[in-house]
Amino acid sequence: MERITVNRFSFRRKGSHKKKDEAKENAFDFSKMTHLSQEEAQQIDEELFTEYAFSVDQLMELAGYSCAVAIAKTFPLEKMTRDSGAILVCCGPGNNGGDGMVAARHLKLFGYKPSIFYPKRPNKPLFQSLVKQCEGMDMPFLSFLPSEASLISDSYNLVVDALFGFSFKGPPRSDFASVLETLKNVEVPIASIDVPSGWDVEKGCEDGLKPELLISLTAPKLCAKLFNGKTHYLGGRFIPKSLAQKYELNLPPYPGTECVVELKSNAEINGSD
Ligand SMILES: NC(=O)C1=CN([C@@H]2O[C@H](COP(=O)(O)OP(=O)(O)OC[C@H]3O[C@@H](n4cnc5c(N)ncnc54)[C@H](OP(=O)(O)O)[C@@H]3O)[C@@H](O)[C@H]2O)[C@H](O)CC1
Ligand SMILES: [K+]
Repeated sequence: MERITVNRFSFRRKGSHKKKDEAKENAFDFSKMTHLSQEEAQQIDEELFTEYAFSVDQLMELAGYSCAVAIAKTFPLEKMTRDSGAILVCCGPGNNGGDGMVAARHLKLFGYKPSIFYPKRPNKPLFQSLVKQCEGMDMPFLSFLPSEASLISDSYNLVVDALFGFSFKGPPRSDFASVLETLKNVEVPIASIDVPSGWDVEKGCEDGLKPELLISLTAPKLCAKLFNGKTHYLGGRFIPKSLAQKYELNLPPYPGTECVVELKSNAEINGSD
């Protein structure tokens, strides 16, 4: 490794870190990547709060931020054609919905124009604050989701699906069944946070949503093996090494200081591309 010495300090020459990260990524065997069961995902989540004393809003901020970054990398603002970057963020009643509002806030700061659909709001300070932050940043909240998918496709460039994550147990109950049916018919791309909503966390859902982008948080869940969209990112760079070792998480390294790492598509992993 090339080193430069300035006074008594020694530095790696610029670029050598990048090359090392790229080499590590290239060496990663995606066919052996970890996919978590629903129970494992919930256990890791629980341990982060109990054993490592993280708070929900800390992790949600990192998770939501990484989703915003993955979305901006996949769907650049300058390529959006409808209403200078209008996007619709659909948020569910749990923490997946919270990630959605955090992502909306960061996307707004990146220059996008998010509108939020948040039909079932828990009566908890964390979620009330997230709503207030989004309202304070001039993001409109829809009072209902148009049942005609074409109205959504005409108005927005992208739908962010933050309805359900790793705690979803199907089938979807009545209040969200119609929302999911509408989203299945939209013609603009869908970006799903952690799990495509309505999918069984382990077994997926053959006739469910078909997102173009999936952002898996912490580690892909088992259903991600059935994801056939174009782009798959891993985000939520907050897992301590000891926890990763305990759960034997085998995941590609994040490049440098990035908060997301792109994963190979299943077609590439299975050699059918
Ligand atoms: N460690 C991490 O990776 C972190 C991930 N985060 C994000 O959190 C979600 C998981 O959040 P959680 O609150 O546990 O659960 P969900 O958001 O997936 O959903 C729970 C709510 O969904 C309701 N639900 C469940 N099944 C159904 C159904 N069939 N029909 C309708 N509604 C359903 C459930 O209602 P209950 O009445 O059953 O309680 C809940 O209201 C994870 O995926 C990440 O996105 C964290 O932000 C940070 C750490
Ligand atoms: K989701």
